[in-house]
Amino acid sequence: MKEKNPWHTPATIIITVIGVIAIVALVTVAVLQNRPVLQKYKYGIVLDAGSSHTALYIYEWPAEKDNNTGRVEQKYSCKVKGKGISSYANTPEKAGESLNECMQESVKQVPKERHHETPLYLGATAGMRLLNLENSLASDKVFQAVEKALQGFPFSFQGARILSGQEEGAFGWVTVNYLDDRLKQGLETTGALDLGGASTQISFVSDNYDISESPSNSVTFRLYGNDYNLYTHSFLCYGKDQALLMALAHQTKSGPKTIVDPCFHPGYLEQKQYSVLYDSPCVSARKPQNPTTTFSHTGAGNFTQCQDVVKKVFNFTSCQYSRCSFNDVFQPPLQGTYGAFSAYYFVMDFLNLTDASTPLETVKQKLASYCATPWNQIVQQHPTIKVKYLSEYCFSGTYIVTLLTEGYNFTSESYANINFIKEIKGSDAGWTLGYMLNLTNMIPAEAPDLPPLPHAGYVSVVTITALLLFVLVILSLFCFCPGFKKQPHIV
Ligand SMILES: Nc1ncnc2c1ncn2[C@@H]1O[C@H](COP(=O)(O)OP(=O)(O)OP(=O)(O)O)[C@@H](O)[C@H]1O
Repeated sequence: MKEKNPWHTPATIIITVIGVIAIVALVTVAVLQNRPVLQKYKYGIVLDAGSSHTALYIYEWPAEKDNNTGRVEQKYSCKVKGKGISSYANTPEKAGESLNECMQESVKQVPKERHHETPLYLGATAGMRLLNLENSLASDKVFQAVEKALQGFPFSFQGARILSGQEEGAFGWVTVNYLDDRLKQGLETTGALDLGGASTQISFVSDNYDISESPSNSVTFRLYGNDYNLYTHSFLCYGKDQALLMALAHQTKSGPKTIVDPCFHPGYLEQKQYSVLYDSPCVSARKPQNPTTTFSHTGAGNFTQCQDVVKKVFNFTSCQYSRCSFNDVFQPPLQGTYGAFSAYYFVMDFLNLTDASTPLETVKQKLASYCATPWNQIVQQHPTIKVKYLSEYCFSGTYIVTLLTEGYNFTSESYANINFIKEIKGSDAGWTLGYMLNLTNMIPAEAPDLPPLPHAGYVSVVTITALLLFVLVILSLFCFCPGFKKQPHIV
């Protein structure tokens, strides 16, 4: 005898078909409605005209996000050949020309239809700050030449200007914390340590920072609904190139023919010109009376003695505040973790000292051993590295350790909170991204209203609800319709 299946009635078949169609339609609409559309991007270009060189960065972000709130990422970077724009003080038109190659590449990198709406900024840092102090006319001419060159490209040129040290520090801090997603999520922020060629910046949030003690070091931000009271200071002349000149100036006060420099390797020997050494405004006032034209710069390779020389470039004697770093500059107590970038990274990376787990004492020991290594051995071991960089790593490493510990008061314990970084999630650490985010208002003061569920969550909820409804309909039919409860027919 064949038993008739109670589900094989016209009513259940119709309900099932309608139910399945309804579920498929509901889920399809949910998926299509929320499907990410083919990504289109907007772009912004920033030129970092530093003291040692100029670098170009192109940033991109999703075009369809409201108020440009999509994540901004670095798409491309280009290192301009030659020195920084301040080195063209006597031939300003060459400063403009020097940018052509990287700019032409940017024209290819940014889609043509976006060219006219792509903002282009040039920000100059300590090299131009120094040139402006020394010879403001020459600095103006360099800017005129650079502006003329940049106006010749199809982007929306927004001007070239010198950033203040405070801006450089604050925008570096914004960059690091933006890339780490700390601002959006309202997490505790990371401090920013930036070591350039001519200046160095320290920026961090300290709960114990009383603004009234040193208002000039304070920058306040409201970002994503959170208030930040940032401490920042930029030390002009304390970038690693100018600090080296200051250290050399201390050793050549009397205008000697030879100096034996503990910050250079044993066996190092180079003839250097007094006129070149004392050309910078960071040291020009200290030029010896009647020096010879040149002096022999030889090395002794002694870390401890090098630290003594380096300490001389800082003034630790006067402090009119409750606490100072150096040179009578207020600094609140250090707090939290720090990202150290630019030359901090280049130097510590070369010396294999970027690992945050390396104790400060070990860093000093390794530096001592590196400095003591004979110069010819160093050259042999690193045939591909620029001789100028190579000869200066002993000084630079010693300067970094001294600046951090004696200057900023990092201890053996707090030194472990410093991370030496080049980039975060593919974007370089530096002031340029923070500068562009600020000028394009891409970080809202208030947290944007977000949809309560992400796309995947929304689709899942719709699908599960549709399935539950369907099961509910079937169950209610089964429970409440008399036809469903009938005993099976015996045919
Ligand atoms: N691979 C490297 N090894 C050692 N030093 C390097 C390396 N690359 C760059 N430098 C040096 O690091 C320093 C910092 O470079 P960076 O480009 O950050 O500074 P800058 O922007 O030119 O200076 P500033 O910000 O003071 O104007 C410069 O003195 C530069 O010459």
